Amino acid sequence: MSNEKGNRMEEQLRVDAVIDEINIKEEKLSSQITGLKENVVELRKSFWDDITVNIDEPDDIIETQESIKQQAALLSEKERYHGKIGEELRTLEKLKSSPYFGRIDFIEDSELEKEQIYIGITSLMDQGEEDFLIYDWRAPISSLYYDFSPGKAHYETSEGQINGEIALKRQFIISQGQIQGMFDTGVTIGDHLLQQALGNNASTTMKNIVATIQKEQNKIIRNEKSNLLIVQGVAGSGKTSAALQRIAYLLYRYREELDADNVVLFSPNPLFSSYIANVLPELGESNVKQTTFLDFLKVGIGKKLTIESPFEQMEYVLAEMKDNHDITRMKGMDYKSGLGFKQMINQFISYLNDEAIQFRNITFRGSMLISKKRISDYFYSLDKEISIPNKMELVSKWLLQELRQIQQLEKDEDWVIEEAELLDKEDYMNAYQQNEDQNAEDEEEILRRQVVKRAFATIRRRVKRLEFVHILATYKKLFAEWIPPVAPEGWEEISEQTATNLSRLFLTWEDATPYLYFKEKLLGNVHDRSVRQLIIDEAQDYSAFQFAYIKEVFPYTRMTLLGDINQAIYSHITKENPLVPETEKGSTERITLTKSYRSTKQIVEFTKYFAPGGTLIEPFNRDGSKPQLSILSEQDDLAEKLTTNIQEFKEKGYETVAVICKTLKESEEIVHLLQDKVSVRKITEETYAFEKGILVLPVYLAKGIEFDAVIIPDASEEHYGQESDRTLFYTACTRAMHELSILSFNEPCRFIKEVQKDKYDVVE
Ligand SMILES: Nc1ncnc2c1ncn2[C@@H]1O[C@H](COP(=O)(O)OP(=O)(O)OP(=O)(O)O)[C@@H](O)[C@H]1O
Repeated sequence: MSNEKGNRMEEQLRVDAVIDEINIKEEKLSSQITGLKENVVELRKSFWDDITVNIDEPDDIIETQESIKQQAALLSEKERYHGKIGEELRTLEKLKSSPYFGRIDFIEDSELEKEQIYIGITSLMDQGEEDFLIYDWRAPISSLYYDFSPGKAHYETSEGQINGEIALKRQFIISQGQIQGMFDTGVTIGDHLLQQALGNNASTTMKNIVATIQKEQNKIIRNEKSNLLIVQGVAGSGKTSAALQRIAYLLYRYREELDADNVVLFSPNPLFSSYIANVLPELGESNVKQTTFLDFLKVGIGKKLTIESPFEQMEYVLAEMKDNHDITRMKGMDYKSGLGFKQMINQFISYLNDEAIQFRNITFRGSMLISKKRISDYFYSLDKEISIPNKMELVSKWLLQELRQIQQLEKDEDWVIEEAELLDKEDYMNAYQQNEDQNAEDEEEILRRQVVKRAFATIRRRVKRLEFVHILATYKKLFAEWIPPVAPEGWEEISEQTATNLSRLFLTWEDATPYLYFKEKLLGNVHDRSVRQLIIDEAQDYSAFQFAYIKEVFPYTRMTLLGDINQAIYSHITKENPLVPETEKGSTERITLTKSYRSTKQIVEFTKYFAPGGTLIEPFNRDGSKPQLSILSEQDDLAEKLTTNIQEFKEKGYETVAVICKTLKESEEIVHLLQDKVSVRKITEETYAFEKGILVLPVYLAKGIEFDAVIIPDASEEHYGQESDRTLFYTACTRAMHELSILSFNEPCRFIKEVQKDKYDVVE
């Protein structure tokens, strides 16, 4: 028997032995869970049996409450334990199919024995709880697997660095308990496995990459030191993958103190959120809180104002670049995305500390209770040294007191007497009871007080929410009466336009963050203080203002920013983006990824010619066909060409084919053109789930996602004729994993002309 065969048999025996252990463990847990389930059901049924309800005396009430609390705590503890075992069982089920993917033999310096370390998605101990049969990929020792080839190696532990030598590094493909492939690897984690992983069809949900994490990606995943970690990675370099495995790593590494609830992920669009939703559960972790920045802002701004989405802004900008008639909006967009505008708002706020904050009258049943003038006088009588939000709190307290006095007087009004008569039986009973207890007032009086209290409840609630401050009217003054000490060119027009939008209760995307920033400077912010880790994907799409705001909102939160300046499609607002090295300040770590894994070598070699930043881009060595450029003439039928193209891709076995357009308008036209010929799915801002098939979408909604084949339906100079279209065109082309087909009516765009001719095939 050859050595290789012998090794494989030996390894299979070990896999079998580990699966036996898993079975035993599974049985034990299953019997525990059955017992526990019965227990929980029983406890739920008999919940009230063990509680003595006695509400005769105040002491008895307290005792009853305590007893209910204890019983509920017991139940929820059991339920939690039940859930935990359920999760463990699910993980064991996964392990049974593929217990591990890697092995290293490590000899620690000063030790004689070689240790065999098998690495999988989670750890498993033998029955005696003495030895690890499988090490979690996130354990300190597992980093050897990702960082070193056979030879001298080391890893970090809490006790310091451990040095030694790797004698063997082996990879496995195991499925349904059988070794399908096994490779001893050298420098990088095998091409074999990566080739296999990347050569498959695109899936509608992202997969985890734990078996093939590359050394430079591992640096991102295991980074613990930096408060701000910035990752600049070329298209398809695994930024999103690294971000998700990093979350899994952090949840493991800090499991005592970090919970999935303490981690927030800002993603570029709802489709992307569903695309990545499976990775963490696949790794046995709960999903973290995910939101788009737009949704995050909506919560703070409230429903009264309509907020333009970044996508709507994008559509506007693209149309604008063609017609070029609204220079004011473009100038405003540019100015409001920078830190200069933030400074202007700060100056305006200092001014507001002396005068001009707008308040609302507090009225009730059509008559004035407290005038805005009185509120303003009270506010401006307070010490200037106290911060504005603190003063607002003081005003709120004062108003509540005033309201209490008004309530007292209100109870003798006619309407109260009338409404008191209409109260229901229960209210009468309560009033009677209170009267008995207090023996002070008559029932009538109590009922009237109750009527007034209820009627005032809404006002009190609104006062507590500081709704007496008219934020919008105050913000409008920034663009109307107030004269800023320093203003950009064209400020007068910008102000006028902004004021008009605000009067229509409309916030453009460039105004949304500044408005919320302003609001919180006046009222204080109530953001979730428990967020310990914030991950921002596609960070190149955030403006300097937006990023500065995020940093203020989460002052103690560690952040990971991942992005690609080459894909900065919002370049009209993102010039001072945090991914650009010059804007970086403070203690920040920066990691650059230059290798692209998504697309075939041929596609990367093509797209790298027009990559906007001129960054170094290395393709992963996976072969495919060259991109295809079809030049169409006016006589050609676009619908027919597209259908043939789609058909060809389908015949090749590709399941996700994306027709990527520049704008939503273009994608609507394409859908219209194709709908009678092939079944297509139009993707919009509101699409929340990603399914296989023929998808038609604008490029900004394709961000972060990948498809087997991509078709660009119109890459003509007429359509992509501006330098500012470069990032859009690059982003669209780099979504392709296996095939890229570009159609152009007549002259192709300038970006294609930059590519060396032998890097693509031309079909006339
Ligand atoms: N180490 C790896 N092992 C296996 N697959 C990988 C690895 N790194 C990246 N990939 C694959 O490459 C593709 C691109 O990864 P990902 O989407 O994370 O890149 P990205 O840098 O976020 O891309 P983009 O910025 O273009 O959206 C995915 O299919 C991912 O699974």
